Amino acid sequence: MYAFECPAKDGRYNDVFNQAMYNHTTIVMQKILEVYTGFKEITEIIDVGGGTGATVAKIIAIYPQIRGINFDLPHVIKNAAPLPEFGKVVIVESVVPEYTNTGSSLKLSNVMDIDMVMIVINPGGKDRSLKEFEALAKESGFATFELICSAAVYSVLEFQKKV
Ligand SMILES: C[S@@+](CC[C@H](N)C(=O)[O-])C[C@H]1O[C@@H](n2cnc3c(N)ncnc32)[C@H](O)[C@@H]1O
Repeated sequence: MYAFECPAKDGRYNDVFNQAMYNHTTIVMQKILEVYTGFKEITEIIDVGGGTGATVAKIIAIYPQIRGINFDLPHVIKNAAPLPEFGKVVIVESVVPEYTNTGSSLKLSNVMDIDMVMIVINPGGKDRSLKEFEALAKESGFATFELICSAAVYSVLEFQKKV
């Protein structure tokens, strides 16, 4: 079973999992926002896999010009805002599905840490190198891809549709 389907079947687990994600993300985002300034010029964000909204909340607390939209599965988001029609920045956290099986190189330890968790808890989980993330970006129609900075065990990767 896909790991993120489990909370949908057990309300208590859903509550514990979502709270754990919220707490973890609150700590990590605090660190990321100390070093990453890429939200300065942004007016709208969509957080895909945003859980109960910790990431959006931390960002708009610092950048109040941003209209934040939190997107997740129904059992997580059932009491949240309606789905977005469009957005300028999409944050994807630990939910990128596996669909290729290319070789790996240029591994970043912080990307690997997160990937290792995803490999363990998800059938088809995959360790991705920076080059594979870049290929994923290009195949998905993004014009640019860049590793901006790292904080805690996370990296900020920017994907842009237009230069
Ligand atoms: C590792 S958790 C991160 C939670 C969130 N970032 C937070 O801070 O609370 C991954 C999240 O992705 C969501 N997710 C997984 N697959 C998804 C999908 N296909 N569409 C939307 N959300 C998804 C899960 O429900 C879960 O809330």
